[in-house]
Amino acid sequence: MAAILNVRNISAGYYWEGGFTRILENLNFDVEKGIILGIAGESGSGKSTLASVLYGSLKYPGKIISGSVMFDGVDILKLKQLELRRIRGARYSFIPQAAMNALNPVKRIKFQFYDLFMAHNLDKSEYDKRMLDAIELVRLNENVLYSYPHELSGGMRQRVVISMALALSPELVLLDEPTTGLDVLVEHDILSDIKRIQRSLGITMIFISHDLSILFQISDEMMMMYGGEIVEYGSYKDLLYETAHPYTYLLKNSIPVIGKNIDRNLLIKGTPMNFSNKNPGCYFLERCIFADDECKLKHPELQGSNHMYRCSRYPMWKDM
Ligand SMILES: Nc1ncnc2c1ncn2[C@@H]1O[C@H](COP(=O)(O)OP(=O)(O)OP(=O)(O)O)[C@@H](O)[C@H]1O
Repeated sequence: MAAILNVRNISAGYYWEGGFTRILENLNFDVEKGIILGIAGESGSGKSTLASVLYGSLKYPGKIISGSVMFDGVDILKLKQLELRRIRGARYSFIPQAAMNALNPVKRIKFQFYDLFMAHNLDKSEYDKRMLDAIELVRLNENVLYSYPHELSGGMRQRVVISMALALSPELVLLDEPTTGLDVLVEHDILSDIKRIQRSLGITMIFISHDLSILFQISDEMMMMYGGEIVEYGSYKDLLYETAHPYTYLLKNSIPVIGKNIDRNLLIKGTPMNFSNKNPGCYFLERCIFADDECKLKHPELQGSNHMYRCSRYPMWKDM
């Protein structure tokens, strides 16, 4: 199948008083058309930095050092602001973290849709139909259009944000932690809606979350990040049933299952990686229960073709 996004050799980081810290390290991956790619990793693993890079919106002190993000054959990192604006929202949408709190508090929802349409020079005669279709997609009642954001629940505001991201029929939607902060039932409903919409419209989605259980429910392909690198990539079935990286394995074991005790020996200990003090070996070394001496000395390469993993102890660790 053809890819809608080709990410090549992306390295990026942040300036600070003491210099520059590299966060993302030489990322390479493709996003096939019509799938949901789930990107997972704990807080601080570089997911939001990657989201900004993929949308061409990383701002100072952030800096992309190398690489390209080809959207349908065009490198969005090389586009001028005007060209980028034409694509954004219309062909490629981004729902950033906490987007539901970023709705304009003093404008009714209807006029926030209008602002979006105006920014994309949509013909006025199309405004109402587009808006009503978008609202219907996320199963909201027309009344929300006449509301201010503070009059809506968190779940409704998030649905509004999703409907705005879909209103101009984009081909690709990037969602960064779209259900964080919502209660479990609302979260479940919104996830089912996202999947239904994605399937019925054939949109490609990149869904970023720290919650592996959500990603197993929603993704076709999955990518695990640790320390700003890809440590495992494959179909959700590969990651669920043929887990190749200890980080994925340990995170998977920390998902609560009713009627099953969590094995405390398998909980991930220690703290997330310090980006300004990377060790020469495997970045996951200090928290890995399967590591040996080789892991201290040599930084593992990403191996495999469809199912990729960055672990020199695979498959041996499976027998430990
Ligand atoms: N504006 C910034 N300036 C300096 N460092 C930053 C900035 N934004 C993020 N970082 C650093 O980059 C690293 C990755 O952060 P990022 O927000 O991308 O991770 P994340 O996986 O999305 O985490 P979270 O889910 O908590 O947002 C962290 O060490 C963070 O401190």
